[in-house]
Amino acid sequence: MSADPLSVAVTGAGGRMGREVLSAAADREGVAVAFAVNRSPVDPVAGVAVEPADDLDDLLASEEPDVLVDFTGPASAVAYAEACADAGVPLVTGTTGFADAQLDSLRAASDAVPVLKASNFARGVAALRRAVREAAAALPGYDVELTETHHNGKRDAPSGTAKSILGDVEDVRGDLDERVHGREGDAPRSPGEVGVHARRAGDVTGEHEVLLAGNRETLELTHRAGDRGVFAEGALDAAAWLAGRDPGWYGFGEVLDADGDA
Ligand SMILES: NC(=O)C1=CN([C@@H]2O[C@H](COP(=O)(O)OP(=O)(O)OC[C@H]3O[C@@H](n4cnc5c(N)ncnc54)[C@H](OP(=O)(O)O)[C@@H]3O)[C@@H](O)[C@H]2O)C=CC1
Ligand SMILES: O=C(O)C1=N[C@H](C(=O)O)C[C@H](O)C1
Repeated sequence: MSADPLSVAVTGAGGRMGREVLSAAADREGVAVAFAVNRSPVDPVAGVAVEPADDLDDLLASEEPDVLVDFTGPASAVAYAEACADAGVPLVTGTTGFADAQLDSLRAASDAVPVLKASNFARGVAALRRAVREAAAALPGYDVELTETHHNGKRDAPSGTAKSILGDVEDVRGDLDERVHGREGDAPRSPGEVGVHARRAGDVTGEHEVLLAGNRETLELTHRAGDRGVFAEGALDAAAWLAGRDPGWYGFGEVLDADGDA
């Protein structure tokens, strides 16, 4: 007898990522879409009718999905996390651009339900982050500059992934404690800086490059996402891993570690 499919609800269904998640869910065996919502009205996506986001509380109560996958904006992600906490539904969110207070609210929801937040669901980015940590540790004193490039519709800058990578670098290199966002005018580099550059152009899916430079050598580590399917697949992997877990705060690394154990 086959197991029940994983029942997934999707918010931000009309957005770039919401559409991609619905399309990946339609193609994935063992996954069924419980419902999809969007703030503004949109036509069905991947064969799924999209309901108004205002109906989320009722839909969570009536459909009882195993997990909700959210790619929207910070304010809505927090509101949806609170709705999930009230309804007892686990939440996977890939939304980025949270202010500190919003992150606190998101974490508060994880007292009631499992919450998995990741700034990037590409497996290659997880590998990039490990490589950057190793390189930063192996090259003390080297200058570090980070450049990210995204499509012209992206709202937050720098990207959530860039902030995660900066956190990694600062963890490993305690001497780097000043993020300098672009440079202009008389702006000589100081040793404690990490330069951060956010480019927005065309339809670039997402690129992150870390440059480590000493006086006689440079090392560049770069990840390029080929399409958004890579994020959607990772988010569904995370959803399958999170459903049924205890309340708590989880990351994508735990999903990948579990793969390694399998
Ligand atoms: N973690 C990861 O791997 C990835 C994360 N992201 C992040 O996901 C988020 C969404 O990205 P993307 O899909 O490109 O963005 P889009 O702008 O294309 O889509 C956002 C969707 O969320 C809805 N939305 C936005 N704000 C609200 C709100 N306040 N209330 C209700 N609905 C809202 C929009 O509805 P409406 O139609 O009404 O505008 C839209 O459908 C961003 O934070 C982005 O950085 C993106 C890619 C990968
Ligand atoms: O908005 C995007 O598109 C992306 N956002 C995420 C981020 O802010 O890091 C991940 C990915 O780079 C695409």
